Amino acid sequence: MTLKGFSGAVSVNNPRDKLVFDGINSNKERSMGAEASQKVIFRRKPSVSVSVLLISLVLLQITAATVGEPKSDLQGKREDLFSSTSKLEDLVEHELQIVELLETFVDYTVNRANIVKSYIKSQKQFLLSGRSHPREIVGHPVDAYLLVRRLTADWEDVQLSLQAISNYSTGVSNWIEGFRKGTNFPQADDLNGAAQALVRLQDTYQLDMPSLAQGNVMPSQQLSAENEQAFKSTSQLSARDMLFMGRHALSQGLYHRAIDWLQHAEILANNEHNSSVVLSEISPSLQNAIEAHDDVLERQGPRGVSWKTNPIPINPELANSAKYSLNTSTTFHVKLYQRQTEEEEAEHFLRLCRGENIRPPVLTAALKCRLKRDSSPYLLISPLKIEEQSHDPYVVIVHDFITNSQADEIIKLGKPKLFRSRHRHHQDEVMDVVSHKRVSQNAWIKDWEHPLMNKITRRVHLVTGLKAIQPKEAEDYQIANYGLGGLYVPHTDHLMNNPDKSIYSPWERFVGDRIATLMIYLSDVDAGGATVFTRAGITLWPEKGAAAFWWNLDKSGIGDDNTRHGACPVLHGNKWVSNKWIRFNEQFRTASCGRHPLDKHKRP
Ligand SMILES: O=C(O)CCC(=O)C(=O)O
Ligand SMILES: [Fe+2]
Repeated sequence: MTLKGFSGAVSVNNPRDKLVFDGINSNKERSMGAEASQKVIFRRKPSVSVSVLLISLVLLQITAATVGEPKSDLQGKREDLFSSTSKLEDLVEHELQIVELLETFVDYTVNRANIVKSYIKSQKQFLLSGRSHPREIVGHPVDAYLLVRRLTADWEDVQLSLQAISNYSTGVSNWIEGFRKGTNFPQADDLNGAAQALVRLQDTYQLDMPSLAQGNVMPSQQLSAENEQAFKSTSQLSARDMLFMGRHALSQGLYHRAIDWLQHAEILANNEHNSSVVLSEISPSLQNAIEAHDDVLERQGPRGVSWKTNPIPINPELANSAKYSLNTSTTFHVKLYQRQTEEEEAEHFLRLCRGENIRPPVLTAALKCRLKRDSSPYLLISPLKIEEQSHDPYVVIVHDFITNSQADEIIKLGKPKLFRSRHRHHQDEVMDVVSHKRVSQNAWIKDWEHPLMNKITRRVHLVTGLKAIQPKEAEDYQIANYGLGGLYVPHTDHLMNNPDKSIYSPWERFVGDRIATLMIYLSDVDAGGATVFTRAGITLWPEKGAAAFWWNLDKSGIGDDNTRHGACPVLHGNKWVSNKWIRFNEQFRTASCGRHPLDKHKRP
């Protein structure tokens, strides 16, 4: 999608295409249009590159044989890492391995360098004798002897040390290179994805930016003494990081956030002891952001599908104009059970993600928690704990749907198979688009792959009364792990929305649309990561072992768009879910049809 109001066009929906960590300076950013279409660059200060260079030079020590050959665990195409916290976990282990090797290397190198140093020292000592002419030096038999010794026996040691450092260094550097290639190491798109995640989290949860930069991700009103420690990082962002975030915010059309990041980058650069970035690099970006902010606000207003600004311009002259003298703050109108514009939906999504209650009491007053034991003798001993979340659409949480150890077991089964999530392209219904609408990785598990999955399918049937054996009655289990700031923007789970059913595959037509969703939360999430229904105004908080259940189709098989829902960005912790999508056609004997075509299912 492009943003008008710039002299150039801004790609805001797919910024990763444009944002590259390539070490090139960004002089182009002086023009507003260029700012948006240019790459967002995380350039280190030269001193860092020099130290990196020095480290590589110093790396001279282990022989390849000492270090051994790295093992390759990467098959096929590279998948990004930021879209799954499970994949990021591996990085911690990988970095540890490299650092251990570097430590051994540095110790070894320092020992060898000390031999060279003592050679230098003994030569310097020699000069202290005060005899400056070579003739005088060699005139002393001890000094003459030592001169010869240094250049024979001692020299051998020096040479061996230099050789050893060089071999070791080549070995280490080859090993690390092999390791990087053999394992999935992060690349520029991961760095950009991670920066976008921070910008998204700050915007979604309205985090206080300076506090976020200090490593605190908890909104201050939710901070208590005991959770402060858990949500506080021991590390902080540098001024250069903030400049990077500012540029990302700008490329995502979050103009007011960009200004915030860049202003704080300036403050920090002024205060940083050994500043990570010079002010002259931040100021043009800040100037651009301010101009772009005011320009977009003037031409397009403060809110759109792909941009946000403050309600009034930054430039005081513009801000004083009559246009902004009225109270122009953007007010939010709750709009439930109706078609929402993209922008309205995005606003409902954000508010529900933050936990705002936007439903009137009339919708929530009749909701109950109940024990259900009537549908099977099994339930007499252990009834289902049902918490109604909404009557229309009918959404319930089944507490303790599975046990914690079963949830862990499912994660274990899915983990090795995780792949970047794809979704259908809504216009042409083409499957498999990697997208930024869904920052997660997923895996599929069949019922027969593990006895546990069969057992859970029987429980799905017990709880819902629906037949759920794959492939005809339901799909395989989809296991999803969200990434950094991982989210899934609002969508419906039913897929066959187009009245022209001939566009769907014969298999899809055979099994029918997704009549219902049963989604198991396989983990708790420390903060964020709720499932929210944008038209129905519902927020479901993840609870390990619980299942959310809702009907996507009414009794006649028509999709209910009031089930539009999405997954909020994960603010802290990890989020794992497993979806079981149950198909329509095989349910004709179990799911009753209604007298009226729009009758809705209401169970369990
Ligand atoms: O993870 C969530 O909370 C929702 C996931 C979802 O809607 C989906 O996978 O279709
Ligand atoms: Fe969904």
